[in-house]
Amino acid sequence: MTPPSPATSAPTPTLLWIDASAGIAGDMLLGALVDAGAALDDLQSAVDAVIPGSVRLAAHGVTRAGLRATKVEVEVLVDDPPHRTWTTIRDLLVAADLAEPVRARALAAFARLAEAEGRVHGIPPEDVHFHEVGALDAIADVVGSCAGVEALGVTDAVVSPIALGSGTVTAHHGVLPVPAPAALELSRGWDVLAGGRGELATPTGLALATSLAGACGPLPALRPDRTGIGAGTRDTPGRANVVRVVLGTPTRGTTDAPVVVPADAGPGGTPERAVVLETNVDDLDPRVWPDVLERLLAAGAWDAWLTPIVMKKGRPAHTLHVLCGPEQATALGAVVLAHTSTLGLRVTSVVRDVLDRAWVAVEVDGGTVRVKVGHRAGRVVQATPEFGDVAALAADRGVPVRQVLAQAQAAATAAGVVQGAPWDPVDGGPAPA
Ligand SMILES: O=C([S-])c1cc(C(=O)S)c[n+]([C@@H]2O[C@H](COP(=O)(O)O)[C@@H](O)[C@H]2O)c1
Ligand code: NI
Repeated sequence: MTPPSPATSAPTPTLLWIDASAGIAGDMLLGALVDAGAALDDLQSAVDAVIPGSVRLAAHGVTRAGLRATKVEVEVLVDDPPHRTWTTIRDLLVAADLAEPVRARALAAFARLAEAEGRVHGIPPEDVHFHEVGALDAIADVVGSCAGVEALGVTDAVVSPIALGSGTVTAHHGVLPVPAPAALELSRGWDVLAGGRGELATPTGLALATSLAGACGPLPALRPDRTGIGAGTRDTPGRANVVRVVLGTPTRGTTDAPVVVPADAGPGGTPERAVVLETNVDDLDPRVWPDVLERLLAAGAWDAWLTPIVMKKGRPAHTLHVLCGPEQATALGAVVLAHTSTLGLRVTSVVRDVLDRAWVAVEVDGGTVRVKVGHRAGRVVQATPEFGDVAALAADRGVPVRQVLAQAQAAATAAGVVQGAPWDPVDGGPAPA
């Protein structure tokens, strides 16, 4: 047996901090993400997938209160109707050829806009007609920003306290007080900053920030890797009209906004906040379920599964369960609403206790099987041959699966990867005796 090749761990997480302390609008976030390195062509492709040939994105350097920033212009190339319904936009997003996480994030942002507009007008979200926030340029801001976040590999996001501004603004609805009604709805539950002149945070900017971010707070503990500054339209002296983004690897340094996790969270590991989404469904064509589960996993769910139940009136039905990070809950909820027949979901905050994981490769019968290692405190707790590798090798050699499974387990044991064995958590491999 060959020694295990160097262990590999999961891809490095990328934390995004959105600094909205001077306000936020969709085009400002777009500019910041492009400034941080997202390719404009990728953003344009995603927007074209939703509204083909309708807008052209262009980026150029500007200054705001003397600071350099990137301004993204959204040029509208076709006639735009005065309003567009939430259901129209939802259908466009569902039908578009988009990466699943981009679709899920864009659906989540527009779902929040629809909920907020619905509350403002006292109507169900399904009946909402968007005006400015449903226009082609707003769709481009949302889809482009979601594509930018994906292009930069963002796995989690935090938004700073958000400046809303003051005064009035004239929109399709007439003269509105600032914060505009939809903006105020969208800021509920998030930290905001008082003061500032004019409309500093628009509904689209707030919908994006509050659906992308899982938390609100100052710069979290991270190792900054990329930064970006996105300009708003106005250049206000004395206050740079910009959104800043900082992307980096999360670290364990202290911050003023620690993740609050109950003390009884788990048996000795690093507890992790998680969310479980659940809904009972009795009227979906059962042939659709595999697609729903696949979409949820492709959109970043940690797990998605069904349990058979008997509902009211004795109806056979299913409970859909989705386990995910808190920052993914809104986007994955939007996937559930878009792809099943449910009218709502239960959202439960949980704490999960997970082992640190790594991979080693072992040789079995001239082939390679990866072994997933769960380790804690310098000891192997689980060593599980990857079943897909085992099944493929068994099929290739024409031998029973259980035979390859036993060989892989034995090879892992021989390599010192066995429950209770020492594990080097830094270099990832059996620790030297
Ligand atoms: O489009 C709609 S329905 C709309 C609703 C509201 C309410 O607060 S209600 C406000 N606005 C204003 O439109 C412009 C553009 O908004 P973006 O988010 O697209 O930048 C802005 O001034 C909003 O306050 C529009
Ligand atoms: Ni409106």
